[in-house]
Amino acid sequence: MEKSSYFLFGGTNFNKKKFASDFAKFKNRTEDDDSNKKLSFFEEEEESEQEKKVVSSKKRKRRSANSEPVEGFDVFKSSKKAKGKEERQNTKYEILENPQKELNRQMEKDALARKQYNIHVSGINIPPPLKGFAELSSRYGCKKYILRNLAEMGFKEPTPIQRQAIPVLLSGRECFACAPTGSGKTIGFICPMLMKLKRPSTDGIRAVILSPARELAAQTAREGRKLIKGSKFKIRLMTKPLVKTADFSKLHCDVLISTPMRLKRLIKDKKIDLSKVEFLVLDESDKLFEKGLLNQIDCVVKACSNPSIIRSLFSATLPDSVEELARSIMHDAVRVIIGRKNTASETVNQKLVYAGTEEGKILALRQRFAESLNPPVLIFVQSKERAKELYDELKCEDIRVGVIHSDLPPGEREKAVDSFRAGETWVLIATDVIARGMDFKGINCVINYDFPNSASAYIHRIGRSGRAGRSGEAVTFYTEEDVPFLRNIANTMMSSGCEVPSWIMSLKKKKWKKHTPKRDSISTRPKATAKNDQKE
Ligand SMILES: Nc1ncnc2c1ncn2[C@@H]1O[C@H](COP(=O)(O)OP(=O)(O)OP(=O)(O)O)[C@@H](O)[C@H]1O
Repeated sequence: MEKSSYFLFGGTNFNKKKFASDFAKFKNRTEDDDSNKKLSFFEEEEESEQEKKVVSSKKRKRRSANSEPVEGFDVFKSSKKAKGKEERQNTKYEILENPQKELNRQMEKDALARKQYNIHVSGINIPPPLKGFAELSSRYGCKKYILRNLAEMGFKEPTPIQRQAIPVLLSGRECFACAPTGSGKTIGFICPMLMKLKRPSTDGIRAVILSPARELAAQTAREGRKLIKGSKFKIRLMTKPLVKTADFSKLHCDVLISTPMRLKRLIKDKKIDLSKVEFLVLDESDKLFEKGLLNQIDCVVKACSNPSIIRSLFSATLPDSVEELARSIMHDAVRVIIGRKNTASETVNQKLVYAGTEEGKILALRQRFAESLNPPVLIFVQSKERAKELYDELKCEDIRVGVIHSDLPPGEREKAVDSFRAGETWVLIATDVIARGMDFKGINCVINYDFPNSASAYIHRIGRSGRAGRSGEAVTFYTEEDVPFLRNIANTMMSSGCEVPSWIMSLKKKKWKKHTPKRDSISTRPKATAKNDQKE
């Protein structure tokens, strides 16, 4: 018997050949992703211009038939008026005669476009959403290299958040934006930032992006570098070596991406000048506004003292408290919400699994893997200790498993992420350190081995799957200890279109403060064996 073709899970045999179809799916998906990237954006735009002409008359009919009210505008009334043929024929004359009418017509168009993409806005004088990336150049004079890079990245159409947040930021307005996980928020802030900066400069740091975790900061830097390819812009990631060696007064850095802690230290030591920063983005803003980080954020916000700075907040979850706090520091900000605030991605099929006890959980996991292991799979646990325990439990079972938590040195953390991205590990066990923002292509399943400690933790964790329009799956194990909080998760599941058993919906709602109960050890092996393993 060839050992490598079997996965051994505490008595259960895993036959690699038997699951060959599962692994093949994983492979195909990656190949599909790559082929998408090769599509030419310019070809697509030409096509869509022609298509536009054909469908425009259909659209007009559909629009006038649409009697539903649209946020901020009464479409029904205006559509009736717009019906008159003569009115349309004399557009030029009308603009001069009746600018208000023209303004109303434009507002109607904007409202319809927002309705189509489920964009909700508040604020005054909000610029219209983008029709397509081509408008970046026709409306805003975007440099060719950005359009070329967007095309090379395989992006044919802006996502809803990009359609609205990009024009808002380009019009010089501050913005707080809430859009589902995996909906392209990163490009939503990097693209307008680069366009507003116009050209590279050696005259100090001009834009700062704050991310709550190193891995996310590195990923944002990578995404940004793809967008500046062919230009001389410099995007710098605040790494430990950079902190130690760089002279920030001489460093060419247009955009600096950092975690708040590292930046705060440099500010306190007066080693960095942020007074020329024109753009400040707080990514995963609700996380950054949590108690532990608020102090550091405050320090960075103060150091970015340029009075004409444009600040923006982006996240998939935006609690009212954060909005309030944001309003107090922002000027005339536009609020952009895609879909409903604080909901999970609709492309993730979510399930709750009763595991009873800790022992039940490991059995349920093994059984799941025995039935079908369809990598990549991401498993979340509630603490680094539990991440280590689960890793020790699975690593001996001939399954390619990795682990990431805050106790690992930066190099090891990076390696864990890279191996998972490259498909070298199929299962990654993680704490919430990578629950936010991380974009692993094509994660098939997220398993909440430990029940999440809040609704927002749930939304971000399961949002590592079902990204950029792909479908995904999320399984949440629960034990007796978690039952009081089931209803909270069930509500989130329901509002993103998933079915929940009626008995769960009839449970009482419980206001939860961080739910991290003390759980029994995951390890099923005698302690002495586990200790010996560690010594080796
Ligand atoms: N216009 C687009 N068309 C297709 N794919 C896109 C587009 N914009 C971004 N993407 C891709 O969508 C994926 C998710 O994007 P991104 O990581 O920015 O999501 P996000 O909204 O920030 O998610 P999270 O809330 O989890 O941080 C990435 O792989 C990104 O490359």
